[in-house]
Amino acid sequence: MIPVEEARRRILAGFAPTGPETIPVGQGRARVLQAPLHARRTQPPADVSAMDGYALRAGEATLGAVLRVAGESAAGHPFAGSFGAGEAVRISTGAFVPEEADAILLQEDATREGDRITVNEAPRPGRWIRREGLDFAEGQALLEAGRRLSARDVGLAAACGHAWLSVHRRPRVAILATGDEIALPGDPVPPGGIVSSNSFMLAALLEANGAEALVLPVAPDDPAAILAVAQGARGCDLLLTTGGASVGDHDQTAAALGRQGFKLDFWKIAMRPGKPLIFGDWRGLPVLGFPGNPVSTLVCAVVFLLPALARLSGASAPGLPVVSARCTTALPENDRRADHLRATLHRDVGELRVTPAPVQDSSMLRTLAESDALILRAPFAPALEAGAMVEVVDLAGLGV
Ligand SMILES: Nc1nc2c(c(=O)[nH]1)N[C@H]1C(S)=C(S)[C@@H](COP(=O)(O)OP(=O)(O)OC[C@H]3O[C@@H](n4cnc5c(N)ncnc54)[C@H](O)[C@@H]3O)O[C@H]1N2
Ligand code: MOO
Repeated sequence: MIPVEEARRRILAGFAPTGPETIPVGQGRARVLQAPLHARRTQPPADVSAMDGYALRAGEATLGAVLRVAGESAAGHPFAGSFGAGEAVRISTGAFVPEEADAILLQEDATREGDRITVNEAPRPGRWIRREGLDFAEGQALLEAGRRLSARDVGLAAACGHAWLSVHRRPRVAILATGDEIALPGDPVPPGGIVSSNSFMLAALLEANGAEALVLPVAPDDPAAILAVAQGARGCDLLLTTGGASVGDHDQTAAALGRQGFKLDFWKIAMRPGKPLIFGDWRGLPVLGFPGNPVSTLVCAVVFLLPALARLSGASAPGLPVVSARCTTALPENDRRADHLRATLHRDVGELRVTPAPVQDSSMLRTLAESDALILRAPFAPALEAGAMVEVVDLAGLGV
């Protein structure tokens, strides 16, 4: 059994970012930038008004002063002429400030009669003017390569003149569930059988993390059948298998792929759940073989698949979001496997508290669905009394 950290390192070493593709900016959310994004324009492109009112010279706009309105500057329609002493220009929000003006008088602070305005509150020089380039200037680097774009980033990319974005291609991941007992939801379940929750839990996790999931047909416990179905993963960036990872007579995923050049990197990690995880290379296609137990699959996906996906996606800084929380129950001493206890998080008087589920069996999907955290227990961690601080992975924050 190898330690979790070593397994993660070896898995990450097996992946490189996908190549670039060009997409319309409107489809950019959650995609990962392949190259830094530079501003193609300056915003605002000139000094503009932040308010509706009158552009004028602050020096002339003393309390009670009367100015003549010499014209108008509207958004998209700048004032074409020039204005002289004792004059002002009607201006709208976002419109260019005429050269002669150095302040905006708010419409609410003026009384207008015909083409005259009376100043009811003297503006300071520079008041309500957004300077040219306040937001960004042409050529500035605004978003770094490797950034997963938020809706706000998409807005910025569009604002700075990009109709198209160069992003990493979404990773394509095939999912192969194995086992004579496995049926797809809705299909007849064989005697003693079980429905493949793993395929759909993994597909959902992949979709939530920017990847495309391809759910392959279920393969029975037969090497030739496993091989045949696995061919469907060709062209993908990763093959995930579930089941058949352990030591039973029918656990034959690695052996089946081995008939066609599967090279095992490692098998078995000092973790619970998820011990019999397989990692290797099947003729250029990385393979992660998850244990059949659904909770084992989910925990392996959080600990290993998410970082691998980040690497594949070209995203920067893969890593588990770990927070500290106060554990409401006592915890026993841990053995040599790093443990991941399913637990619920809650806030109590501003403090994060976590409560482990009373039964930690790796087949229990209901407990898993009700849990929103994993308590991390290092190998040989000492027993803890109730109220001790523990490290916790926030599952809801990971979109899983
Ligand atoms: N003698 C030993 N037995 C086992 C060991 C061991 O070290 N020595 N390891 C145990 C651990 S830990 C795990 S985890 C499991 C994993 O075994 P496999 O990966 O070989 O999984 P299966 O035997 O195929 O299935 C286990 C369990 O999960 C159900 N399953 C399988 N696929 C799915 C699916 N797609 N969706 C939902 N549920 C699935 C399957 O029906 C079994 O109930 O091995 C222990 N045994
Ligand atoms: O490692 Mo198994 O995943 O303990 O149930």
